[in-house]
Amino acid sequence: MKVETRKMKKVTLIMVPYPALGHVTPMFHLASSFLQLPDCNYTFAPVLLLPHFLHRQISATATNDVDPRISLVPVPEEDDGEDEPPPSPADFFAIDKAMEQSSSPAGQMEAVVRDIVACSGDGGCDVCMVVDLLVSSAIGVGRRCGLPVAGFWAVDLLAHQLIAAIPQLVATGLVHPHSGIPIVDVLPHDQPALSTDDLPWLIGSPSARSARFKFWNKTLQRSTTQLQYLLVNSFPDQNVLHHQQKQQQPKILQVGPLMPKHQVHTSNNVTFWEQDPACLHWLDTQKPNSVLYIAFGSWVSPIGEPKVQALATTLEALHVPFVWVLGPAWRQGLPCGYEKRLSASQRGMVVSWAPQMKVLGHVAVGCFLTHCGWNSMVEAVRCRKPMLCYPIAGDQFANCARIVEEWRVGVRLSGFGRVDLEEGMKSVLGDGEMSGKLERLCEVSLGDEARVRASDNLSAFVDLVFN
Ligand SMILES: O=c1ccn([C@@H]2O[C@H](COP(=O)(O)OP(=O)(O)O[C@H]3O[C@H](CO)[C@@H](O)[C@H](O)[C@H]3O)[C@@H](O)[C@H]2O)c(=O)[nH]1
Repeated sequence: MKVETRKMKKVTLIMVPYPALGHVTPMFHLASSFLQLPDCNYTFAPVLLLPHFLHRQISATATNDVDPRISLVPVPEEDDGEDEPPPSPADFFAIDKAMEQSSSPAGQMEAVVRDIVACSGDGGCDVCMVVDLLVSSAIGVGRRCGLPVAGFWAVDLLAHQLIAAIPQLVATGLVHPHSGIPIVDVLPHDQPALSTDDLPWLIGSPSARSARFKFWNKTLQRSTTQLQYLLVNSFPDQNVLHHQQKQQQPKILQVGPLMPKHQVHTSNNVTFWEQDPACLHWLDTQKPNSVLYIAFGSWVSPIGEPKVQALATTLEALHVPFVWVLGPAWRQGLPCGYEKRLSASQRGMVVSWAPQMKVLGHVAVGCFLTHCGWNSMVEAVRCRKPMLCYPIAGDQFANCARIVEEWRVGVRLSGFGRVDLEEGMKSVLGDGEMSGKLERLCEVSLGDEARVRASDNLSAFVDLVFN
């Protein structure tokens, strides 16, 4: 009998995530999805390009458990060679500036990409770049190196729709053409209903808002003129087709929600900071469904001392068992002696950084007070935990609308007073239907059928690019 051997073609995938945890995580998951494509004629070698400061940080974090098939390659910083490494860029605009510099023709990224291409060429490999849209300047690096480049949208398609609608919002007079400031209150979007306050560039002072609006205009311009394909980390959504007809370029391929099938029990998640496992032991001592888990992600600015103080006081007054992720910059709002009292009463835990997936997957956790970052909400759905939503910035308002109005698996809090929290917890824990909705949502979005659909879309992308 003749045994047919399939000739596998090698593909190096140069992936450029935006250097923030909420973006690096889904890029890792995307790399894993490529590695797991079934019946594929290609073997993939994903290479994640990380600014040096981030590469250093990830390498130094002991709890990281990176798939050895995924390489992490540092891109040197402009000032490398000095004795002291330059400080990490501190905010959105500083990161944007650093990434623009790094991927400009005079920057360091192009040399790194050319090196990888040269090494791959020796092995007869194809090379393709996948670039997070928030680092749209890196598209130019790929083009200058003659590589096919695809975009990656790390969050919900809905947030992309809001950005892609900018020209239309301006043309119809709904937002100011230069600042992006809304001129009306309601957006022509009904599923879910959104207000102009939900627009993702409305963060911070008026000048920060118009700078972000400018950032999105630049991103949109590059993506519509330079990209053929955009891989989107979204839930299955009927709106895609409708959206697709209106916006031909780039072609949208939905490949999410990206999350390994067995993530709850493995630590296959990359983290930038050491996770504190003590909260898991404490959770083991708590009753099922009794604990409130509170975390506001990795990237939003502190909500301010009065709000931290209000939440801390309410939690103490309500005697709710809780795990609260609170970094050093947020702790200043804690009332005097709070942590000491907490440790004496054993009623809750404040930790600097938690193993979030394991916490959410714990049977003692009843609900999740979240800022509605995209990764956090996908993880909550994966662990079937209802949400108390407190969106703070960017896409979080649109994400919150999805959770509260469309999926109905959470409620929005307007503050952290006693009534807000008591009513909120009663609504999500006392709603007999919410657990059924979460179960269905999890099955529809992360079950086998959804995974097959996402993987088919990824295969279609591979065929379009390499055949
Ligand atoms: O103690 C913690 C707290 C969080 N996490 C993880 O950190 C990630 C947080 O991601 P996300 O929920 O998306 O929040 P941010 O880090 O704030 O993400 C930014 O990036 C996201 C993706 O673009 C956006 O949706 C958010 O609005 C934006 O704030 C998740 O994977 C969590 O599991 C931990 O592991 N331990």
